[in-house]
Amino acid sequence: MVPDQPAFADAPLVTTAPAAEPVRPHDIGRLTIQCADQPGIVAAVAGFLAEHGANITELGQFSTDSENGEFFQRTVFHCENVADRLAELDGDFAAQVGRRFGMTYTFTSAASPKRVAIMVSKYDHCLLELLWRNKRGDLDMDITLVISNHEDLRADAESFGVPFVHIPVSRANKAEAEARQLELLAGNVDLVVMARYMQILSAEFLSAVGCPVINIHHSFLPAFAGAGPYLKAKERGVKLIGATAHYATANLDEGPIIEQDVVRVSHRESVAELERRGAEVERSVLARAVQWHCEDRVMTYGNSTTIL
Ligand SMILES: Nc1nc2c(c(=O)[nH]1)N[C@@H](CN(C=O)c1ccc(C(=O)N[C@@H](CCC(=O)O)C(=O)O)cc1)CN2
Repeated sequence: MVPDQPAFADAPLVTTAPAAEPVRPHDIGRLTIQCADQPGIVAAVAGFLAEHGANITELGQFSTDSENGEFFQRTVFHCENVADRLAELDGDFAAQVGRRFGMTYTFTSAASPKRVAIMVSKYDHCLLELLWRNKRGDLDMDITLVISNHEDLRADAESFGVPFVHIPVSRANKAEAEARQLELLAGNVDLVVMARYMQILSAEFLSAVGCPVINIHHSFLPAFAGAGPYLKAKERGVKLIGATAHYATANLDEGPIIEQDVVRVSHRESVAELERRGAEVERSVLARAVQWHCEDRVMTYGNSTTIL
């Protein structure tokens, strides 16, 4: 007995489009550009990409001034096998566009996540935030190493499958410790993140490491730079505390700011409570700053950043 056909049997057959091909990271490229602002830049870049078979899927740009300003642009484009064509694109772009406009530019591929080393001391919250977001696929980067001046966070790093190297640091051995850190880092990573690493990096280290260094400072800079910002905040009786992610330079806590945030506090919070409330802000601020850097969104100009 064939059951009655359901009422919708004569309804028009709805055909669904074939599942879209998954976007291959090998076909997604990014181009970041910085130069003196002038007419013709956007047309020249768009024309170059079109001539090379690239389809622009995302475009951000900014000029600091309508005249004599600085121009910034970030383009995301689809281009078959761009991951294998970066050198070709780079050379052609230099000849056809880059030199003409005096550009500083970079071609990158989504198929090559940035190699990131994380430096920590004893605080775990920023490290765990980065490891957890990376594991979940929310923060695309290749965490290659954790370096610490203490043993406390070894199990945390290794539980995520990330190698952990303990390099003790003291006032007496700082130069030797930095030499050992550089042996592991220089030429092997694209970014170093200080996730509450409580040591001041020397100017020599910053010069030799060969890549940007991002630090999370546990205050709303420029307030309370240096050590012990939460105690300073309590003593000052502030009603907002915050965190600042910035590029580290030889000038302590004065490097270009990438991201900041704040949270309201009151006379009721002790220093310990300020530290607890502040940790929530630190971890999210650092994660956003690292993500924007890894997505090639952050461009520095003097001591400022433009984020596209
Ligand atoms: N070259 C830079 N290094 C660091 C920066 C920076 O902007 N440039 N930011 C600091 C900020 N910071 C924490 O966020 C921090 C500031 C000062 C100190 C400090 O005085 N450390 C002492 C040692 C303390 C100890 O042994 O426990 C020191 O280095 O002599 C620490 C952290 C991070 N580094």
